[in-house]
Amino acid sequence: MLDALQNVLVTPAEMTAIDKAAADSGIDSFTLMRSAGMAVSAAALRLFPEALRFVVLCGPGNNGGDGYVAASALADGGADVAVFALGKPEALKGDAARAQRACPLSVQPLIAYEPQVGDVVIDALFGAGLARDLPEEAYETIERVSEGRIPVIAVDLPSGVDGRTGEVRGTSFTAAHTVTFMARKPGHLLMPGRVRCGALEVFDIGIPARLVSERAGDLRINTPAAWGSHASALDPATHKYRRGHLGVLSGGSLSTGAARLSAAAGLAAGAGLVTLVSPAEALAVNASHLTAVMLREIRDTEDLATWLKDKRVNAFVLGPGFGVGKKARDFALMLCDRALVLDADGMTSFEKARAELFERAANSGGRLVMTPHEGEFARLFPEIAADAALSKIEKAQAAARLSHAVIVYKGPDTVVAAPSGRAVVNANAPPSLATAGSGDVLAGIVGAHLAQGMPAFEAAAAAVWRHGEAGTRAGRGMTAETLIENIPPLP
Ligand SMILES: NC(=O)C1=CN([C@@H]2O[C@H](COP(=O)(O)OP(=O)(O)OC[C@H]3O[C@@H](n4cnc5c(N)ncnc54)[C@H](OP(=O)(O)O)[C@@H]3O)[C@@H](O)[C@H]2O)[C@H](O)CC1
Ligand SMILES: [K+]
Repeated sequence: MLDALQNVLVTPAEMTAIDKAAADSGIDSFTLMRSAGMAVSAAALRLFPEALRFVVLCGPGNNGGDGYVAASALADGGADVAVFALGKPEALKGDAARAQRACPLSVQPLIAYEPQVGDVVIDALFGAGLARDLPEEAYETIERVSEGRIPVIAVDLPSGVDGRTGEVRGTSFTAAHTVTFMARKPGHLLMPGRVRCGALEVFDIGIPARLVSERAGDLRINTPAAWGSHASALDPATHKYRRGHLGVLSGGSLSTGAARLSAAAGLAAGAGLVTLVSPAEALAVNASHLTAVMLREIRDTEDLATWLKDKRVNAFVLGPGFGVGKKARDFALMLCDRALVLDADGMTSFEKARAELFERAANSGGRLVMTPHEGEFARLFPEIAADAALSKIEKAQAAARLSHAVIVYKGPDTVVAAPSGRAVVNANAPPSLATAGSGDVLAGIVGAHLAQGMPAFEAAAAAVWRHGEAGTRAGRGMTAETLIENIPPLP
């Protein structure tokens, strides 16, 4: 894959514009289709040398065209190949029609395909052009292929996966391997599309990287390239006050653990100082569990105002175990002027008072990061959550615009979005990261980055990445505590 495009995510609509720009610049589109099909045949031979037969399923568009090229190349190489098509080959147009005409193999109707032991399916039914739920014949074929446990190589996307949203349109193949072209699409990273793709190969079919990056929007895969230039503020040699002072707000005596996890994570992630802010009744329990994290009693908004006179306390985490209600709202609105991670109960407290929070975020001049999982997102942004036409990325972007906050929309495919529309999709989180206390740890890492002066978007994206790396390092038996121990240094 091209290094320059490694982190770029291209929507199917942008890819169409890129194809057009390539054609306008004089690049022959049939040459691109030939490269695409050849890459698929090469992957098939490399990955399944023991296949008894390659079965190429071709659709009515250019994805099918790639399939005819692959079938021709496999047959040229001496493999046993069978081609089945959805729709009449005579109805194909343009490059796909040309690829079919050049293919020496006979074409049978899709419904005639009976899976056999030793088959490997090349799925070229639909790619970027999937526009609605799959037709009935495709359903039946996918069912037969799954029942027969036939391995599938998908061309561009497993048919049925929507390249823009990662949603499954009715049903889809589950591929062992997917070969896509030039750059990844959102559907390769967003769930459930991601797990339907199997291993993902990005093949350079020869469109100049410049044409791709010029037409790609503000969407990236979450790697250090997205925020690394802001990570120098986190040099561990810096004086502790210059690495910021993070305040984490604890709940009452029966729910203190979550805030302590955030505080410990904040310290481990590089905040210079961390203070756990506790109500009187939880002081004893908090004190008995803290060493490097400091403790301060704050009962009410008056106490908080007094503490806030110290301008060195520059970032806060409010939410984990805090309790839902007026106190959370009052505290959060006071902290919006600095840098605030609003998590868990902190967000839920604003379910009926969203406008006030969003207005404060718009006008405070501070940095606000909110970290909802799916349920919390639906509570804070019910209209956006209910809009079935939007992808998870588009939902996070809409929520960020509405709330004037950076949104970390959590899940196996966490999306971080800024009010400007800039967004990253995370891809390094192991499934084991969905463990109790994991979200509290993430909030603490975001808080540490904010305390160290990172802009909100970069602070959040870098935290999600470090959290994912920590999960991988901590391994399958992880707990929130081992997760904290495994937070890696910034790259
Ligand atoms: N630069 C590149 O990346 C290249 C990609 N190539 C390949 O081209 C496809 C995209 O091709 P496209 O023709 O745009 O789209 P598809 O082949 O995926 O499908 C479009 C046709 O399918 C019909 N359609 C869509 N959804 C359904 C459905 N649910 N049921 C039935 N038919 C459907 C659609 O018909 P409409 O009625 O909606 O117009 C089209 O006929 C990309 O994925 C790559 O594989 C190039 O080969 C090389 C360059
Ligand atoms: K496909």
